[in-house]
Amino acid sequence: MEPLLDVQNLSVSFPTANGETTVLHNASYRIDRGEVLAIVGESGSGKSVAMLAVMGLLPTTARVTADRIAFEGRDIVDMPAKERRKIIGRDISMIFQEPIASLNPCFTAGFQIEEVLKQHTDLDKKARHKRAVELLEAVGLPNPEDRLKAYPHQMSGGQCQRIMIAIAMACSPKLLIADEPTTALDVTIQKQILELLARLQAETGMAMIMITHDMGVVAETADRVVVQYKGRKMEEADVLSLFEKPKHAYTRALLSALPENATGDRLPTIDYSADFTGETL
Ligand SMILES: Nc1ncnc2c1ncn2[C@@H]1O[C@H](COP(=O)(O)OP(=O)(O)OP(=O)(O)O)[C@@H](O)[C@H]1O
Repeated sequence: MEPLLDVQNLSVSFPTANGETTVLHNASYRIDRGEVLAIVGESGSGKSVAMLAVMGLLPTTARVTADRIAFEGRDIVDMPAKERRKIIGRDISMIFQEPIASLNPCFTAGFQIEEVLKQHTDLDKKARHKRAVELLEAVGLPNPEDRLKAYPHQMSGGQCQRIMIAIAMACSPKLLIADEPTTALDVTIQKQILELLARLQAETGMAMIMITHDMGVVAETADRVVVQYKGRKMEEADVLSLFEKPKHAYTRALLSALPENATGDRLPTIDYSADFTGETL
C-alpha cells in the first residue's frame, strides 16, 4: 500500500562559523493512513528539524536534501509552490510546543481559526463561523462563542493549545504533526491534551506524527516508533516490540529512564557521556 507520507534519505545542514553542520543524516520516515508514529529522542536529535523540512518551514539558510518527500504518492518538493500550499496547512498541519507563542497575539482566536478556513476552503463567512464553533466544541472548550472573541493573552496555555489544535484540525487534515505538544504545559493539562489528540485521531482517522522526548507519551499514543539520536535514526519498531525488545542501547537507556522502570528509590538517568551512535538504521 502506498504510504501517506514517504520521506527517503532526508538530510539537513546549517551553516555555522566553522562551516556546515549536519543536524539530520539520511533519515527515512514512512507513515500510513490513520497511523500514529512517534519520533522520540533527546533535545537536539533532529526530530523537529526533520518535520519542519517536510513542511518547508525551515529558514532559507538550511540546506535540505532528500531522495523523495512524497504525500499520497506526489512529490511535494518539485511541486509548484501554489500546489504545495494546498497540501501544507490543509492536508498536513502542525502544532508546536509553545501554544501561546504560536498564536498571533494581535488577533482573536476566532479570527485565527476563520482565517485558515478562508485560505483553504470555499466556506462563506457564516459557514466559517459555524465551523469555528464546532471546532471549539470538538477540542473541549466551553462557551465557544465567548472563546472565539478571546485574545491569546486572555487564555491559559492549555486553552491556547486547544485553539492551536482547532486551527490544525480546521481543514480536516490527513496528517497532523504534533511537535512536543504538551511539553510547555502543566502535568494535568498535558494528560488532557494527549487524550484530546488521541480522541480526535481516533474519531477522524487522520494519521499523526507525535514528536516527543517522553517514552511515556510514546506508550500512550503511538502505533510505531522511530528513535533518533544525534541526528540519526537509531531504531524503528512497532510500539510493543520496542518496549519489549529494544534493539539499541540508546533506546534501552530511554526506557530505563521511565519512572515505572525505576528499581531503587532513585530514577535512573541516561549516561550522556556514553556514545550510542554505533550501528544505525
Ligand atoms: N535555524 C537553525 N539554525 C541553526 N541550527 C539549528 C536551527 N534549527 C535547529 N538547529 C539545530 O539542529 C539540531 C536539531 O534540532 P531539533 O530542533 O530538530 O532537535 P529536536 O530533536 O527537535 O529537539 P527539541 O526537543 O529541543 O526541539 C540542534 O542542534 C539545533 O541546534
